[in-house]
Amino acid sequence: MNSASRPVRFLKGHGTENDFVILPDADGILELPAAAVARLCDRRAGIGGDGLLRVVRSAAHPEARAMAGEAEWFMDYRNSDGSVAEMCGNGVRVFARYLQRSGLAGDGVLPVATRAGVREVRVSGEGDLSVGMGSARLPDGPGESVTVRVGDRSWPARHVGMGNPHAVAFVDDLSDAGPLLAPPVVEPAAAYPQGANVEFVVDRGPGHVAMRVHERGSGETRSCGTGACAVMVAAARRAGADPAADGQPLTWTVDVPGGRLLITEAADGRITMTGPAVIVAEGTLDPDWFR
Ligand SMILES: N[C@@H](CCC[C@H](N)C(=O)O)C(=O)O
Repeated sequence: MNSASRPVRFLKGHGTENDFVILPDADGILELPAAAVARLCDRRAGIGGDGLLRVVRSAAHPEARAMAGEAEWFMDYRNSDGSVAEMCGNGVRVFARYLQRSGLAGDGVLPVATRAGVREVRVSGEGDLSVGMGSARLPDGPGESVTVRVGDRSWPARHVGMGNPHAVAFVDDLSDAGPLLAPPVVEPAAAYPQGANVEFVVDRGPGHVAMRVHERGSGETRSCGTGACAVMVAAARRAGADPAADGQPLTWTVDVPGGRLLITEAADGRITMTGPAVIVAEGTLDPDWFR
């Protein structure tokens, strides 16, 4: 039950300009309906953000209790429209930065519970953070190839699961998809019963791509960590590289509008993402935000 009869602390942070409202709520007492999240993420009438990270002890959250033995903290991630998502790659770095800055975690490996399972974040001083992102899921058969459509243009795309759903389309130029004011249409819709994040990708050179993303529940953003991992895997396979077959890890550079992420896929399929995380502001919210 929300006990916000007093001001509620918040922070604001970003990872490659994918920005988040951070709400520390260790004991899980804040009520956080979708409408309150959307108001907080509103860039004109709220704090503004692509999403919200509620920082709650795993033991205090019904969706994370089973992970409490492995990870003390649960990243309760919400998109800016208030919807819930399984995982956020930039968010989990910012989440770890918040815990480090608050003295709730030290340098070293920090396990974080997410709806996609436990993710390990390597924290070291003020430097970039590396996250074990799990393995990509590349569905075989009819769901493997999909089509992404924006207005009267369409592209073939690859379905990649990174704990959350992605459709990765290679384009000639990043401007081809236009301003992305509405979600791209992904077909067949049955391939994505929960909706999709859509990445548009161009080659920049060997092991190097650039992308734009339209995020499910948030619109076009300046970066997406899970999206960059999905793009890396789709780009590597397209280039004929597969660490599982080659027995060699592979690192690709993925440029996003807000910066750069390095993505490594190991021979066992495990993916590591490395990038920055910054806390930019801190303040208090009137309890009315949660009513
Ligand atoms: N920006 C995130 C992904 C956030 C969730 C996504 N919009 C979804 O609904 O799956 C990232 O950095 O991975």
